[in-house]
Amino acid sequence: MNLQMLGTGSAFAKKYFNNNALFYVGDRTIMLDCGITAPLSLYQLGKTFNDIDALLISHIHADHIGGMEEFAFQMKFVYNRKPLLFISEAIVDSLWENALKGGLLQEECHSLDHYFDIKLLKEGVSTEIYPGFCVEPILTKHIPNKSSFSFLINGNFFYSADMRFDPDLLEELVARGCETIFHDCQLTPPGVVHTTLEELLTLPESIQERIWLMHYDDSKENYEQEMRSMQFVEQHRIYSFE
Ligand SMILES: O=c1ccn([C@@H]2O[C@H](COP(=O)(O)O)[C@@H](O)[C@H]2O)c(=O)[nH]1
Ligand SMILES: [Zn+2]
Ligand SMILES: [Zn+2]
Repeated sequence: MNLQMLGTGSAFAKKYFNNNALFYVGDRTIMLDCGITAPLSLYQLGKTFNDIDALLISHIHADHIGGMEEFAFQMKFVYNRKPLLFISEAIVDSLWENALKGGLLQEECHSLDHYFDIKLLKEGVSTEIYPGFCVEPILTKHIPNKSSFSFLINGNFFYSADMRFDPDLLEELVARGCETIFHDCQLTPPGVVHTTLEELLTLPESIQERIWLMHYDDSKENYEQEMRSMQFVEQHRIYSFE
């Protein structure tokens, strides 16, 4: 499995695009989250929305779903194709009612399934999206009373959605065989709705060495020297994992 981040920035970052990812599995491309900056980032990589086979969504914040209106319109009216949309049942109605309906509602198109081939994911259940790419959504704490899902991929790769610090979960994942953790990281405290670098640095070395930091703000360069075993993920670089 190859992974290329469309962006590695926080919601307010200006040097980095929104924290969205492309997974390359065989000849398939799966996009994980589609934020405001996703169309421009794809363009800079020489790609279009037609290169995306499936979209997976973590939660409803604009840096994760703000590019979906353009994705939906382009697929329907430019490429005449319905992409797969993998999303947890807990957030699918809200995605339409509270985020996308205002822009996408029009004659003949009055629900999300006019634009996407929706596949519902169940919390804690691993679903094979394509051969070699299984996704288990894990409900993680972000904003109170707002569902947000992180993902365990192929049982050994954890991709945090935006989440508050949860050392017990990280320990449990490692005990289950998780080798790599892509974790959102607020460099400057307080974290409030995110995990801070300070918190991640309290983890045992055996966990820190698996962690790659993403969803960081524009001050990232000031922290590069402070890193011990954790590494920063770089946007647009291609990483390979088993
Ligand atoms: O209760 C809250 C809600 C939001 N924030 C700030 O907004 C951004 C939301 O975007 P994310 O994609 O979740 O990062 C968050 O980073 C906070 O900066 C907040 O502080 N408190
Ligand atoms: Zn975010
Ligand atoms: Zn968020």
